[in-house]
Amino acid sequence: TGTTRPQRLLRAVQERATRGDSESVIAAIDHFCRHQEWAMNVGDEKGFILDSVVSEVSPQTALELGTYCGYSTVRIARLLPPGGHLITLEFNPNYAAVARQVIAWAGLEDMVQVVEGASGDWIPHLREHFGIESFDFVFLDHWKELYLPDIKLLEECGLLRKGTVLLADNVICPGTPDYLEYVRKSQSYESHYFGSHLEYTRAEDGLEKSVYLG
Ligand SMILES: CNc1ncnc2c1ncn2[C@@H]1O[C@H](/C=C/CNC(=O)c2cc(-c3ccc(F)cc3)cc(O)c2O)[C@@H](O)[C@H]1O
Ligand SMILES: [Mg+2]
Repeated sequence: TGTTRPQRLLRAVQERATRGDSESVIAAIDHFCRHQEWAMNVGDEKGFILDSVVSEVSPQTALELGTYCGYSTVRIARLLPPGGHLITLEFNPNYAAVARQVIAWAGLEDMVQVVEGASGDWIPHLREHFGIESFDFVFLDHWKELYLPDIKLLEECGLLRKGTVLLADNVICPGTPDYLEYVRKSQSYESHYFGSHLEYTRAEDGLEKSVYLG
């Protein structure tokens, strides 16, 4: 049995990136995905949009659904303000193990908590377990059919506040039609679509930014 793609991606980081330099970790992953093996990271083009939204929100509390190898985790965590903290939920233990090492290589382990388990199981316990009142920012990038049920759960658990910013990856490809319809029609959200491309390809994709109005 050989290595998995996430393990090969981690090796590329350890061979090409400088420990403690988050920019070099991001560049190493983008290089690996462009020139060695495509992987479902948000990528550099959509990553630039993610960066701008995170910088605008400057969140003290951030949540990511679907860590995978930790690429977007690093992009978000490197832009958090002093005291800022990111919780990222990942239910595949092998992916979580790789992500922890990628995040550590970037020197961001103090700002990030990788929580192993299913989003639906963990969301109801985030307040009591991590002392979170509400989230300033949520990045959605896990199974596409779970975007809608999970934001409804976040609403029900009172983890969204007036002004919480949700940013969803892949709203075109692979697509999240039920989520998109909900946030665009609901009186509780102000939504905006950022057109871009599927990571490392020319296919259309984009991010949907939705502000919770309470
Ligand atoms: C059950 N709830 C959950 N709780 C926590 N983590 C969960 C999770 N579900 C899934 N996950 C994890 O999120 C990640 C899943 C992401 C799913 N993403 C995609 O399918 C995806 C797929 C594409 C894609 C696009 C075009 C194409 F041809 C092939 C793939 C592009 C993307 O940017 C994607 O994000 C994994 O790490 C998985 O273990
Ligand atoms: Mg994605």
